[in-house]
Amino acid sequence: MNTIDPHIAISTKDLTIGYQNKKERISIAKDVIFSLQQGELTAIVGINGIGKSTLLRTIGRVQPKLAGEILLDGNELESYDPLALASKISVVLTEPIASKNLTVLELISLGRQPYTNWIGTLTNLDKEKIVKAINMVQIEDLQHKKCYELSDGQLQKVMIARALAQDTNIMLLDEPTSHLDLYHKVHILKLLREIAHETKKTILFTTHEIEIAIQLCDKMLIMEKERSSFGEPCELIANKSFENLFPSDTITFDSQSGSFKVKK
Ligand SMILES: Nc1ncnc2c1ncn2[C@@H]1O[C@H](COP(=O)(O)OP(=O)(O)OP(=O)(O)O)[C@@H](O)[C@H]1O
Repeated sequence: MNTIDPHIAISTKDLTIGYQNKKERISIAKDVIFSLQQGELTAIVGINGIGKSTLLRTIGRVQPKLAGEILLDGNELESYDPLALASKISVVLTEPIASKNLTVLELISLGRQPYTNWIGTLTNLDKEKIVKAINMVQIEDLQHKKCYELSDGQLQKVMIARALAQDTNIMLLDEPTSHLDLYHKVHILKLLREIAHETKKTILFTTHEIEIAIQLCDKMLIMEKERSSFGEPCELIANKSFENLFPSDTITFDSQSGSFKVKK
């Protein structure tokens, strides 16, 4: 048992991630403490291929870490059995779901699997959590549709509702707003922020929506090849951490407005 701040849900130390078959490995926050606090919304940003999804998948134990330590509530992530982990962490990935023949309601009900008996009987509490998740994401009108009938954006909302129904303390989401229009991107990220703050959940997501993340997130991890930066958006702006994210001959960062400008 390690001593750790009780308000930290996940923290990493000297973490190296990547794929076993690849030579290139990614070290996260070598000299930065990357920690996910209860009640906070944290975004991982960075250019294509830098390793955002790999980090998220490693923290969700979807793939193994290569070196270093990931602590969940003070214990090594690997020390949890799969069922115990499923009641602590929910993961929403970008892969297409295999069970598109299910109705939306059936798919969201699967979120309750860690808590139901072996034949999957739903208790009143399970049903309550499912209805609440559907209401939160505002997809009441979709619940009886088959998943194959949904648009990419609608399916993305359904997958978020399934994670909400799972009702874990930690939620990990890989690009949860990639198929949504601007209004729905903001709506979903505001919802995640509200959930983190009101229910004290720890929410981590990857995104390319850097400007919205700056406005809504409590913390951000900027992944870069040489050195990652982690902290509150205003600290990262003050430290000029966004300035080297993209080649400066094409895109520059305006620290006054917290937005990117295209160089003409
Ligand atoms: N299944 C895989 N096997 C081997 N290498 C992979 C696999 N998936 C991704 N990679 C490699 O791992 C590196 C990090 O990829 P990852 O998907 O984590 O990046 P990302 O920052 O999420 O990118 P994007 O913004 O494009 O989604 C890339 O070099 C990628 O080619």
